[in-house]
Amino acid sequence: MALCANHNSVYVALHISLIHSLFSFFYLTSPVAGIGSSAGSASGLITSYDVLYYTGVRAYFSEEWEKAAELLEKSMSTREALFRTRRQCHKECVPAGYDRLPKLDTEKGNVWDLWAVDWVQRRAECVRFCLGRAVTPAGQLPVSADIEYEFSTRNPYNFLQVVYWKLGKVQKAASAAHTFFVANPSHLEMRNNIEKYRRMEGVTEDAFQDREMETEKHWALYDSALTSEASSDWTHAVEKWMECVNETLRQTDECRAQCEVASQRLPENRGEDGMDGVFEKAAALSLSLLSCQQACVTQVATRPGRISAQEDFLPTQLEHLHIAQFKAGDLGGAVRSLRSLLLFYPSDKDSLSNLELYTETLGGDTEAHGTKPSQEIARYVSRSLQEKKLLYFGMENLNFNFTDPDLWTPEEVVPELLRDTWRAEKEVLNEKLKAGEKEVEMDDSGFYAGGPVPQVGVTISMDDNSLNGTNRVVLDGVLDQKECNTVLRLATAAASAGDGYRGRRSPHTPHEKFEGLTVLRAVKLAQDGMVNQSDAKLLHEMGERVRTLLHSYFRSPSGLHFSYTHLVCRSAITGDQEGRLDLSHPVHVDNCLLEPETRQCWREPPAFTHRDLSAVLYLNDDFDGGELFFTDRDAKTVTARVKPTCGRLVGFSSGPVNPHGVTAVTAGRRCALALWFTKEKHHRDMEREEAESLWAADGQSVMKGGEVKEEGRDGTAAPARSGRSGSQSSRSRGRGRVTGGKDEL
Ligand SMILES: O=C(O)CCC(=O)C(=O)O
Ligand SMILES: [Fe+3]
Repeated sequence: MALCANHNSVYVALHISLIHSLFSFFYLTSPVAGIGSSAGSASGLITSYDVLYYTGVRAYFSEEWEKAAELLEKSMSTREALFRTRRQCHKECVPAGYDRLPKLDTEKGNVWDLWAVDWVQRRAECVRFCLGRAVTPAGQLPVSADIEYEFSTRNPYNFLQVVYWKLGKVQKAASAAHTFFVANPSHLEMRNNIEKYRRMEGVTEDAFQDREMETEKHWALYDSALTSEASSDWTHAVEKWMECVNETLRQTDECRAQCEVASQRLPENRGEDGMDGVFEKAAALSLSLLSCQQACVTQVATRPGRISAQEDFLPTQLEHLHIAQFKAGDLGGAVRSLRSLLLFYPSDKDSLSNLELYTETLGGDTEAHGTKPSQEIARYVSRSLQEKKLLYFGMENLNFNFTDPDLWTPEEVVPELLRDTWRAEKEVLNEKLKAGEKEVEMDDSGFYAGGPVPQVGVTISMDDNSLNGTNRVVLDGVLDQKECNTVLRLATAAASAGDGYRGRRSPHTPHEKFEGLTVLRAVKLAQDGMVNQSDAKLLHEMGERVRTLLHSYFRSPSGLHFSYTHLVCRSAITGDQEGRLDLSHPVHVDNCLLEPETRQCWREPPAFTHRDLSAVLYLNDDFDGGELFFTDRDAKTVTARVKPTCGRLVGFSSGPVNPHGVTAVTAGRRCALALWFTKEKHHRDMEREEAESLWAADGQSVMKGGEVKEEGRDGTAAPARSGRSGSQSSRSRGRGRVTGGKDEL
């Protein structure tokens, strides 16, 4: 029975309508009928995994769970088998095949062009034979980018999680959920599901293994090396960094093999009907191949679920490695790794002086210690340089586009024209830095802090200047103590009512409990007599107050609509506070996904992209910690701090100029009303309108917004809705590449 209850409470993380619409965009390069019939082919040849996936998802939507599980699993194993076969064929045909090629029976050098054609032909024949043995013709066709994207974001596991759940296979469901979550760490519903799976009978710890671990092994090694470093376990760190370098090289080779053996498309306008002659076409195709191989650097250096690669991935590992070797007392190893690093950056001052230091420590004679750079790295660098030379030539002379994945590319390899552009960009950046030392962040929200504050007794305690940023404000006196007490009482009453005020572990930290109440929930609890009507109304009215104040202070160019309002209490879990280093709310930006490594903020789901203005109205100060702080885009440099207290309102534009977080609440309970506003009416919070219409139905008046109501409600009835979770969940879907927590649970 307990298991059943748990089952019912798992929130299914798939949002069918969205997936459905996404799915209608897929286009399959393999003909469905032909492949459909060969999908279960008796010949044992590898078929096309896109069709298997497609039919698996169709089965999912027809709720044929057994069939969906089988097809989805098969699509993944088929894809893996195809990749493995390609790697195998690549190995078979290069380099062994390369050596075995019989030379043309002509005088050396005379007909080198025929020699090259001969070489290409033989490799083609070898690969063709090799692949033909294992893969059906349709299985060799390129797969559409949409489906590849699905696989790269691990979405098949999102489907599988539901499918296994429906089949009652909780262990497998948990494993699919975990594997999906690794690449989508900001997917809140999946996080909730995982928590529930953990508590479920029949689910063991083994379920929480990443099923894709094999292809991402270098990240596990990378993280383990960093952990060893942090605990000064240098011997272990050396071991892990070495493994990580080797694994990175191996993954890169495997990725490159796919470029060569999988079919390559000619770049646009270079197709069969283009004006290009044979040589231009051949050049375009080989440039495509090289560019695909170079792109492997980016692919391997991108963590699952992230958009951006870790810059300088291999050199960074070598840097860590030589330091770890030095600390572990392996000086010879340190010199070898440093010399490997110098192949990337031959004139780097720090590396050269480190080399000097190591050499001196070794008594001057490093050669005697066999400290040449690693052969694999030397080969890697020289091959990459050759490829870049060809690619830049193509870029300069053959109208080919190439994005260099590396920072270490020496200037002399880059065409003069491009170098000039780069230099100009660098100079602008330097000028900027010199001018203010600090980048002036531009906010394109249209808000302009500094307007009047239209409420008696409210004062501006901190502005852009004292908060060290753009479009930020702290106002005091927005609530009086009595009002704070009323809302705190509401929070407590709702908590004991259990229902709407879901007390549970914080989504951001295991050391805190997190409770949240929306206006609609408060109204419903009031209707059920669980809380006072007037308290619920006050919660609603406070929102109006905040909207009026911020609309005026930020001189909003248009009306502000409520996007979401949430009374949130965070309580320290007693006895679980020792040595806490985490935050109550990790650094984040409210309307985009912050990537501190690149200082980029991606305005895409699962971020709440339509939010324009954020506000937090604090209710108490009888707790420890819990300070709100703003940071630079690096998510580290703190630019301002705000200590909560009753009636204090913080307002800020929700965009990338305002990364923020909350320090750990280490004792007591911190309550605040969090509000977000949008300039777009169609994104307004329908739940709030539902609450208002409930009051209206009861014949009660609702205090609505004052002067900012010029764009207010237009009399259209709020559409019926089944509750917040539906709309929330569809917005939360998508690629997860956020660092830091998200709000609103
Ligand atoms: O509670 C706070 O001070 C800030 C919370 C926050 O940043 C959020 O919920 O997005
Ligand atoms: Fe926030």
